[in-house]
Amino acid sequence: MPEHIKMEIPSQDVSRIIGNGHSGRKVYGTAIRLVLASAIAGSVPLFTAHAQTTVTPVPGFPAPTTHSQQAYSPFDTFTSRWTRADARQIKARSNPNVAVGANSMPTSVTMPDIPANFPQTNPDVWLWDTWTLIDAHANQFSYNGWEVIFSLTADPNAGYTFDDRHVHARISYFYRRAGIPASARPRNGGWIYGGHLFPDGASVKVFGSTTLTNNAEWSGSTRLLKTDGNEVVVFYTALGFNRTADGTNITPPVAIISKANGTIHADLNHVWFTGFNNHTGLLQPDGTYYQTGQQNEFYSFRDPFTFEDPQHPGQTFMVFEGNTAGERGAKDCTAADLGYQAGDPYAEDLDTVLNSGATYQKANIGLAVSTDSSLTRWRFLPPLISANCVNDQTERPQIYIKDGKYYLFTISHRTTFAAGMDGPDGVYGFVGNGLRSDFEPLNWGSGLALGNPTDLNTAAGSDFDPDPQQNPRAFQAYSHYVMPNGLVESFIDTVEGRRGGALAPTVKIQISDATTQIDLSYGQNGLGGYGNIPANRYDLDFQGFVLDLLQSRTSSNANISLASFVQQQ
Ligand SMILES: OC[C@H]1O[C@@](CO)(OC[C@@]2(O[C@H]3O[C@H](CO)[C@@H](O)[C@H](O)[C@H]3O)O[C@H](CO)[C@@H](O)[C@@H]2O)[C@@H](O)[C@@H]1O
Repeated sequence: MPEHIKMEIPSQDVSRIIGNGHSGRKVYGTAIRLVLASAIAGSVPLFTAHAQTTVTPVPGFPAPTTHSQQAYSPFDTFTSRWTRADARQIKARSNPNVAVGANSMPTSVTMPDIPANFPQTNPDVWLWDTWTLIDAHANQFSYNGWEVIFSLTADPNAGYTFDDRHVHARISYFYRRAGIPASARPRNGGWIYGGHLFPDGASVKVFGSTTLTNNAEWSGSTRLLKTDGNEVVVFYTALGFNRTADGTNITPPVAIISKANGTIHADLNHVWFTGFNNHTGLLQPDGTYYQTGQQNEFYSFRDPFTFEDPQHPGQTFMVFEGNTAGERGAKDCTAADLGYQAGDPYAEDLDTVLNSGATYQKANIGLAVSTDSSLTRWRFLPPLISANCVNDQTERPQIYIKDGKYYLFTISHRTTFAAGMDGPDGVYGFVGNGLRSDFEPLNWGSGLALGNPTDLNTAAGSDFDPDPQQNPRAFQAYSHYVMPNGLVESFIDTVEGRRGGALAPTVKIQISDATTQIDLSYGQNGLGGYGNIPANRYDLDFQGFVLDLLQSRTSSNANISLASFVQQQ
């Protein structure tokens, strides 16, 4: 059983569990159902196990905020906070005495150096945000013996720059034979480019009759609707750009969380998709919980990730990137957003923070619940986490369940931290006892799970760009996605000035309670294969496929032994 779906219940909690079961034909682990009717309304904790890890403050820095990890009903109004006191633990734990330009971050949360001679995944496309074919519990499925991934892609030969690729992004898919050890793959991971996922002109239909000069497809997730079937649904962000009335300027983008249904097909030689002709807009921000484009032209609203919560069987939830609703820059961060403990000598003064410019950075991680079986209608719920006056972007959020704990991972940038805050580009994580919890930021209460190697001992503000000469890997990788067994994939952005657009080496983190630690015994000094993104569940036809493959001898991979396939199951 993959560790990320294994649900183990500490003995002291067992008496509180009044139902459990298995979902479907395959056993996904002990699905826990907590039914406490009184907890449905109001901010009532569901249970109180696992109090916060004790963190000893670093001299010269504040203590992190106390977060109990308590679970609340997903329908509750409680929103956890990633506070300034929490985020300041990143600098507190970085070494201020190393020379400028050297890596000052703790090794346990630092991605090892990616070599500058990295291979391109495919010379004909830039690829960045990447996700896998998953079921409702984030298991990664192979299909008819193929592993399949989805990436944002752009054309390197179209005349625009690498940094302009976002407004040209299309979702594409790649595939490769399942079950081959990383050591037997080509250096670039061996992913075969399948082309754009959606037919040309299909995703723009989400915008109806609106006149658009440009549209793009931004991140999301792809669900195999039934693990023994071939229907898939893609949740993604449709992005549209309009010209202003005088026809000259492009107005801020309009983002609509959308979906499209299609069908996956495969034979011995390739994988392809049909469908995806009908695209349905699902959600636009409400201005109450989630900031709208009218409230802030630089709003974030994107990156849907859907899942079923074992504690609430039959319900499908979605986490996504949002911003706290309200007018841009409103000076309304509170003492709770700062999160200092009473009398902390290193606490900041609220008025000083409110006047520092930090109020322009107010990310949140949103939650919605589907209200119909076709996953077409959705209702907003209050955000799971806010980062008011801390950071402006909590991107590509995902829920990851391990050992009964709920981990909320999200990616963020150094440049989107608020004034007075600093941290690397990378993946940040929070742990609680349920989908909605008083989430404790991982690793010394900081939230940093895995960041790019960089120095944090130079003066930094929200507009600080580390010097590429001194910090050649500060932007080496981004868009990390945590996979089963703690494997983390990402894409290469810039290494020693060389731009990427390629899959990064996969790394592995050990996740335990409120701590993560990079596994330096994985791969070579912690770096696994480029784009090593394995399935952890093999489809029902897998065995038949292997036998066909071995017997047919038509494939270039026909020399793969059955043992090497079976070993991976
Ligand atoms: O392409 C849009 C999708 O990418 C995401 C996450 O990677 O948003 C990234 C973002 O751009 C920043 O990240 C880039 C690395 O991918 C970096 O090269 C760039 O300098 C950054 O601005 O894209 C938008 C538009 O630029 C920006 O607001 C984000 O931070 C994901 O959230 C999108 O779906």
